[in-house]
Amino acid sequence: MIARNAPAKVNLYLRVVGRRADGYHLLDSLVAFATLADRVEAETADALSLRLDGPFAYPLVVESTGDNLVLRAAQALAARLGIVPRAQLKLTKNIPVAAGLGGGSADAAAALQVLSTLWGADLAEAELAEIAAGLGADVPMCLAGRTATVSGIGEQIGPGLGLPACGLVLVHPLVPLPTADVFRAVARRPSAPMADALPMRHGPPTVAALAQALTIRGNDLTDAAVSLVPEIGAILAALHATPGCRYAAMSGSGATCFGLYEDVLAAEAARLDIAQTHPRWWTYGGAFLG
Ligand SMILES: C[C@@](CO)(OP(=O)(O)O)[C@H](O)COP(=O)(O)OP(=O)(O)OC[C@H]1O[C@@H](n2ccc(N)nc2=O)[C@H](O)[C@@H]1O
Ligand SMILES: Nc1ncnc2c1ncn2[C@@H]1O[C@H](COP(=O)(O)OP(=O)(O)O)[C@@H](O)[C@H]1O
Repeated sequence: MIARNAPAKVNLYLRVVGRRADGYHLLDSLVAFATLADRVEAETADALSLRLDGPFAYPLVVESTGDNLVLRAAQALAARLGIVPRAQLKLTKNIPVAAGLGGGSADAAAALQVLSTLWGADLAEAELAEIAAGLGADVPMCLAGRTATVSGIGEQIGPGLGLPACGLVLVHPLVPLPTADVFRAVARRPSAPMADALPMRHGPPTVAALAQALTIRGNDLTDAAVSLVPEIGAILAALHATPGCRYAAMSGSGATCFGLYEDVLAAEAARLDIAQTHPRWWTYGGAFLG
């Protein structure tokens, strides 16, 4: 059996900097990966099948036959290799769905990786990245799996950057918020290019320096997301009110919001605080992957 974690991505900042002729929005975003992860397992079998498990499996059961990104990844890889896709796959879904954490894209990237090993595919990194791009704009960044700025529609990935070893809290209202709805609701003009450099050029910055750079940039999708799910405003207020919160914002197109803390202990204390006062929200306390 071959297994791999599929980590959730967090957009530490997200700026909408333009629009493509086809209507897609051009982004400038800093992406990092969290200790929160789905898990993809693959075993040899006579046919292709997918079993779902974990706390967020149930909204996806209808997709276990065709549309699940894990199966689409398997089919795309097999087509590229010119083979019949044969594997028994298991997806343990720990990441909330349609939540701005890129769980589906992470699953697709992990599926490409485990199946490449299972099927003995000898593809160059660039070839796997090309298959990933065909599955979704966020899949190549999940395949790369490093903290980096991304541009274009997210498919252009910058060099690896270092983050401070800070604590991370994620909060989701358990209301799905489709990415397409948020982009449709974006009313503001694209942001101007940012002259300020990120504080990572000489290694990981302090949490305070990171927070300052994120504050100037923010997330340009926040107002649109709050107009669709007003509870996001309450989540941001709750995160800001926790002791030791150095920065809080929404990830991607929402509705998940994140808070940054000096360390994992401070993050866990904040998470508990929020879980006790808002028991209906999903909360997670952890860190970023190195
Ligand atoms: C916003 C981001 C930031 O990382 O993440 P999520 O919040 O989804 O996790 C991503 O760019 C999400 O990319 P991806 O997940 O591939 O988006 P899709 O589901 O393909 O997009 C759904 C729809 O949103 C609009 N869309 C999406 C991406 C983009 N850069 N501009 C757009 O205008 C398009 O109308 C598209 O048809
Ligand atoms: N394995 C998967 N995990 C999550 N979503 C999936 C998966 N396969 C297909 N999808 C579809 O992709 C959509 C986006 O899912 P997800 O990646 O969780 O969103 P986001 O990028 O906003 O966090 C879902 O609404 C769902 O319909």
